[in-house]
Amino acid sequence: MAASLQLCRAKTPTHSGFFNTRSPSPSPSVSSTRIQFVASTDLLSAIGGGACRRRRALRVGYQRGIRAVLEEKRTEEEEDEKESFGENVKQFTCVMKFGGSSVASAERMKEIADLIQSFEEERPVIVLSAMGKTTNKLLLAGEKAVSCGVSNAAEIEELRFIKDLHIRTLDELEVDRSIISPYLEEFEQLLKGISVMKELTPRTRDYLVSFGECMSTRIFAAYLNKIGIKARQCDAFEIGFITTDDFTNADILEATYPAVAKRLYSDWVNDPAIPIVTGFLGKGWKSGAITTLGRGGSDLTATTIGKALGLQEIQVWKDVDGVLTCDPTIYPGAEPVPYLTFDEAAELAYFGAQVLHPQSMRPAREGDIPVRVKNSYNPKAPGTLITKTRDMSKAVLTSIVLKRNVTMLDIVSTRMLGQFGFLAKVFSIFEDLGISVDVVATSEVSLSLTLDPSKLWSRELIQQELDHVVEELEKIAVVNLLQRRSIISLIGNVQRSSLILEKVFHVLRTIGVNVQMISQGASKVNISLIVNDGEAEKCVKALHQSFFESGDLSELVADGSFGNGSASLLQIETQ
Ligand SMILES: Nc1ncnc2c1ncn2[C@@H]1O[C@H](COP(=O)(O)OP(=O)(O)O)[C@@H](O)[C@H]1O
Ligand SMILES: N[C@@H](CC(=O)OP(=O)(O)O)C(=O)O
Repeated sequence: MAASLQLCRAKTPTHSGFFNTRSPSPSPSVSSTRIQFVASTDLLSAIGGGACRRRRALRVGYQRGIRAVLEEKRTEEEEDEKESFGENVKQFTCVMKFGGSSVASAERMKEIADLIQSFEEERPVIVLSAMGKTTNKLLLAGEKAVSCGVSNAAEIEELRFIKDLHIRTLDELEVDRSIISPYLEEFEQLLKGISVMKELTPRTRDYLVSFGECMSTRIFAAYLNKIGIKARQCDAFEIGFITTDDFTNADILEATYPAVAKRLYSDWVNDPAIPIVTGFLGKGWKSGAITTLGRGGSDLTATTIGKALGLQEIQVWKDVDGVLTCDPTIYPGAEPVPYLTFDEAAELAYFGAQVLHPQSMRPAREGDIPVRVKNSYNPKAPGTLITKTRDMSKAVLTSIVLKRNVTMLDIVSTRMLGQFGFLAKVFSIFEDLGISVDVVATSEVSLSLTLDPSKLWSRELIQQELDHVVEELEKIAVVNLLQRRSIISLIGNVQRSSLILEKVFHVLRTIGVNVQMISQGASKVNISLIVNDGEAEKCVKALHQSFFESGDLSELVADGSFGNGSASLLQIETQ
């Protein structure tokens, strides 16, 4: 019997790209040169059968020789494979993520297609969110289905809205309706199922919202193909996005990176086409069910692909001119921030700036891949470039972020001063209850902290849970629960904290607002202030004017624009 060992060396035909004729590098998977080693077992046993030392030495030497050759060849093959794998992956230059507002209609999809084509030198991977507000509508439809009764499920207003939007878009793009009709039918069936069961579990919720991204990507890929740009729709949960099974707020697992890289690469080698990937979705590693990455999770999909493929840039296309100095819905005078570090962007996102998903900076930071936030409505605007480091020599404040409806706890130890383990006990209670803490300020016997209102970004921290927290804490401390508070986070150069704080307190004193807690994070990019919900917006406006607008607050006060006390509030409110 002959043992045949085959080693393949990479050589592939070349492929042409979508926009230009740049060809990807050779691939290991298609072989035209094959080196073949055939080691006969008969020969080996013949050599090994003799008793004399010389023959044994010959046998050992021969076997070692073969092993060495094979090992060397195997390593060579692996190296070749790695090399050409890397080169091929590098055929994708960037990932471009388009959010809901960028793909809200047929017209927007056409504009995005033009935009993608305008980057002639790029070979992008595209990540899309659901069209417009589809995710919200899907969730609302699911919630209505729970209580509307089976006979009314087909009449749910949001079902009609979603069907109309998607069919209208297909018609306007002149793409065949059959591309998504199975999804629309299944969506209706699912609503009927929910109405029968009278419950919407987190797992079903994720399955329900996945229809949004599954449909938008199919429509867009079909449109690109129709206009002659070769594209391939990819469901993230089929191409290697492996997550925890925390439905509605799943975490991406490490195994995702090689799996996604391998799949995108091999698809490309087999048939080069722009991948159009569903944002926001993954596959639970235990359940095998569709999971979602938390609201706004398509940003995370994009940065994950960026890291997996080691791309040159991750582009996140929004409906604003980049990351702004504050939320434009709170203060329309917000200005784009040209540069940010990953740390600043992560802090900004974590403390509530809707513009980026809180976890999305992690893969970009790990892979050291620049993230550019751009406006799909205004592509010429430079946007925001997020990198590992930036010149901080002139930086003071970068952005102001507001997080509303926060719960604050004042916890004072009932034990004597000098008791150790108090903080450990407090935090172990939060750990046991699975509640995340945002801002903390502490002395030896007392502690003030805020609780994330959306408990890990997914669901409301309900009153029952809060009562339970207080009950547990009251075993070791006197607890004061303060609700309807806001965190104002000042993201910037905390090396200049004295300057920032001097200005902040001047502003807040001028408008008559008391700060209830203050914390400077270990991240060194964030100072957080806690104020009452009702006062938060006017604080943000006043702080923005003071830090970012030409007239310094003192000048405004001097010329009577702010006046003092209530007169100043009136001025700010009416702006
Ligand atoms: N600091 C900020 N900078 C920019 N946008 C912000 C900021 N804070 C909140 N936003 C809001 O985030 C929105 C963009 O994020 P998002 O709606 O998730 O975009 P998309 O759906 O296109 O990914 C903006 O329209 C803006 O209202
Ligand atoms: N469609 C999902 C995921 C997402 O990222 O959306 P957007 O990019 O529009 O924020 C959501 O609404 O949460």
